[in-house]
Amino acid sequence: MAAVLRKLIQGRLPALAGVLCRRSGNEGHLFLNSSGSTLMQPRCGYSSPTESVIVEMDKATGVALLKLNIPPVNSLSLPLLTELAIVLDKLEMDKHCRGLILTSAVPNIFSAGLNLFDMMDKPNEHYSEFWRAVQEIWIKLYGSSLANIAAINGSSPAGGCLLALCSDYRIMANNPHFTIGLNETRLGIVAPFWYDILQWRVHHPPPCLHLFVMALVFRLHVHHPSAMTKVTRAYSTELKISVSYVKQPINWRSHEIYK
Ligand SMILES: CCCCCCCC/C=C\C/C=C/C(=O)SCCNC(=O)CCNC(=O)[C@H](O)C(C)(C)COP(=O)(O)OP(=O)(O)OC[C@H]1O[C@@H](n2cnc3c(N)ncnc32)[C@H](O)[C@@H]1OP(=O)(O)O
Repeated sequence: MAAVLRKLIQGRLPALAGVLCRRSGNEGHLFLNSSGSTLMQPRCGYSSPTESVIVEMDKATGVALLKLNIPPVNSLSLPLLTELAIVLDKLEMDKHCRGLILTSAVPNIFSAGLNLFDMMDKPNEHYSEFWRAVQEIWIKLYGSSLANIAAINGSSPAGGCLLALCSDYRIMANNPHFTIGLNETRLGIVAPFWYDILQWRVHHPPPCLHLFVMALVFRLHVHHPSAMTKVTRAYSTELKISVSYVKQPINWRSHEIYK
């Protein structure tokens, strides 16, 4: 899985798909569309380019690969946020799903953040609906019971950066052309208060958080189940701490305890 993630963050998504496909015996790819229906794919492949969130479920590992797929820049528009919310709900309810990796199908771009056109020249009702959709994604991702990793395989400014912060863990491609950060402050847009909680979590990870990720890696390593069992048993306390850290309840004051 470590090799798989490495390939993923290098932007070699087809290679990842191939690996997952081999592991799942050429039958593990599950596609969800916005209406929530699922389609089994008989062989390794990608869903239609019109799908704004491509979901590839590896049945062998229970890990869903979610690829944002709205060229040119995966801006977080109301339709994309709505589709993502439906997909996250479906995965949360799927008892076979144990984790998800959020990434992009658009070359060189993870997400350009909130869709600027959803924030101008619209009636007030639209702004309410849009903002509700934004907050819903934060709550669904941050509050997800699934282990989730953001594989940032391209630039990720503003809301794209915040989207990645909603995940339990982030891995970003080491490419000097990929930018990440809160550039929206230059537009006078201020990140909401809960950003502080997310930021704190990233800047002050407990040492065992990396262990948590290692455990994920081992867990996904279906070919070495005994190694996985040994690791998780040996570090069970650390794992519990890590899991409770990344899944801590949303509380404005909760970051205080890590100071
Ligand atoms: C969702 C839950 C978690 C998130 C919670 C967020 C809550 C946060 C609340 C507030 C803070 C956040 C605010 C925002 O996100 S405001 C959006 C700010 N975003 C930006 O400023 C990004 C600007 N874009 C870029 O920097 C670049 O476009 C790029 C680096 C992403 C890509 O560069 P490049 O490949 O060179 O492409 P182009 O610049 O040529 O762009 C192509 C095309 O795309 C349009 N576009 C770019 N960004 C956006 C956008 N955010 N919304 C809509 N459209 C966008 C761009 O205009 C071009 O269009 P074209 O001219 O018609 O081709």
